[in-house]
Amino acid sequence: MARRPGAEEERPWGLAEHGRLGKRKVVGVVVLDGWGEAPPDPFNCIHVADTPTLDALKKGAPERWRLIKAHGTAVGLPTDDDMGNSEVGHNALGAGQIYAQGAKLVDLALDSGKIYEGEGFKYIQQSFDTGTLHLIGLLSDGGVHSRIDQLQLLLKGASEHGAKRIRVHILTDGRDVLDGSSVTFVETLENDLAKLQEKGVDARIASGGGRMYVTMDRYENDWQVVKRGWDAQVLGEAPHKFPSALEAVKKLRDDDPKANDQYLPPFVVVDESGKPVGPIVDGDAVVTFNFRADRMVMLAKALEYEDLDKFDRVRFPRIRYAGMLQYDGELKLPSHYLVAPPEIERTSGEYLAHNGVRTYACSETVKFGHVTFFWNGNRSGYFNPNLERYEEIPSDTGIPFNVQPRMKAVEVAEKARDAILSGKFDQVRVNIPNADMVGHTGDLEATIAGCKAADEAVKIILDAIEQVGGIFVVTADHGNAEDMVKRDKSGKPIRDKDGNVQPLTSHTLNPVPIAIGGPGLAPGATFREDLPDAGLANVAATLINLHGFEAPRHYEPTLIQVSPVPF
Ligand SMILES: O=C(O)[C@@H](CO)OP(=O)(O)O
Ligand SMILES: [Mn+2]
Ligand SMILES: [Mn+2]
Repeated sequence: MARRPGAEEERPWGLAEHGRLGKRKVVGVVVLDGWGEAPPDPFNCIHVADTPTLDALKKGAPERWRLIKAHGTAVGLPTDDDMGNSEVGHNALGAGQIYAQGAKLVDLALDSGKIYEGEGFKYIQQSFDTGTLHLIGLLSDGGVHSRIDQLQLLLKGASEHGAKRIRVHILTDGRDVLDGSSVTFVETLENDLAKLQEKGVDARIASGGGRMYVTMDRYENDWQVVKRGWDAQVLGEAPHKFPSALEAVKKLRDDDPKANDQYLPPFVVVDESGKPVGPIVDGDAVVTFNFRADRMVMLAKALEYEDLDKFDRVRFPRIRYAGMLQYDGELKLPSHYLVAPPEIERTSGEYLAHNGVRTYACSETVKFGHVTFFWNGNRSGYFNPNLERYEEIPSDTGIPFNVQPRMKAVEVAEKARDAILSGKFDQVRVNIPNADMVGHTGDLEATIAGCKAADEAVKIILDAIEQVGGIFVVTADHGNAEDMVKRDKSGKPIRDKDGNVQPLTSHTLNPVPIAIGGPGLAPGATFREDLPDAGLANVAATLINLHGFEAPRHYEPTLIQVSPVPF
């Protein structure tokens, strides 16, 4: 959404009181990660799972339960074919406005060619004469963290703007796209690089690994993941060495069933003498080409910070580094970037802090930044440390999430319960990760167990809200567990000749539910009926209302209406 520059400063922070909704009611906000709505079917794990709490919300009060959009243009993505994701989902939930998101901004900058005129590109360009340009990122067309077509354009553009030696360090996906698709993406990239070679550019893939095992950790859950990537990308060292990335991906997948696209072990590409073809050395330029922040922040720190005690980097090359975007607005990380990130301003969290609302937010590590950093418009830290408290429960590390599908759902809910009962907070906000994190493994049975645990967690929170006479809002950021199979155009699961289906590990295009209630909710408060196309961005105004304030005028409209109740 375009806004006048400078208009921000003029606007006051104080919010008018809501005529019909009172202040100081505790509002419990639950974001069920990856919890979409889809027709009942054996591959709808939410439907199959035992979820009495969520079922009761849906059936109990139809005027206080509805669906909202969580994908595509409703959350600022380029098209309505783009599935939702946590970054754009929580940004919209927290900000109350729809911003053109990273994916879209990068598209625009590449289309117009402006990317090559910006400070970030000019900065890395200084290395092109004598150094190598390294591109590190997720190789797929998932559109959640990156897109291969953007990488292709960047490769072409960089070579036209002087890059003579290019090395790509790939991270295979299998999470936003089907497992096994890495092979095709590597083929596509190798073709492109061969074309550049014909034009005299020395361009190759230099290293790789699966996104969940190499590089793309988040919220400092496990620095070893970043170290594995560093060793391959920077030092040129990995347990597996191959003459080409295509061979690497095929062989590693064939040799070990656990080495799927998400968890492929790190490898380096070597020349005939066994030397790595593309370690990162002094004088080189590096671009991390993911536009999404969470899973690039740790690598950005390793590439940019002179001092880092999280793992032994062995060598800290003097490079020129730029992110595709700036990933953290508060830390200004990285300091150079090719495309300016969306300026997500005046989020609900900031408004509420200015209006004295005390907030508690909690999740386990893998989603902790979702209800804090993403919710607050990709800002780390507090708006007002006297009014806010964020708590993180450590996630399991070193195991895929289908092994412990209950994750820390109950622990997070118990923290929320305690915060609600403490009387110290007005908003208590959590993210319950199971449907998403377990859904991404493609393991149906585990996902069903995860959804059940998530439902139990919601019950703990709703019971606490009941006890204090508060209000609850239960919603989700995008779909995942409600559809776990690859389908044909008509929606039927695709089966191979042996009758097997391929699990769908990705998010979906489905809408998500939102339910409101609790003893503190004004009896006349119901969902409006004039907003059939509402989406996640309409939630922030709703929350502000439930805290007893009118929402800012520039927010997407509230979902609720409050009619006077006759005596
Ligand atoms: O795990 C992630 O990084 C994404 C999928 O790529 O999921 P979410 O948006 O739910 O965090
Ligand atoms: Mn999510
Ligand atoms: Mn997810």
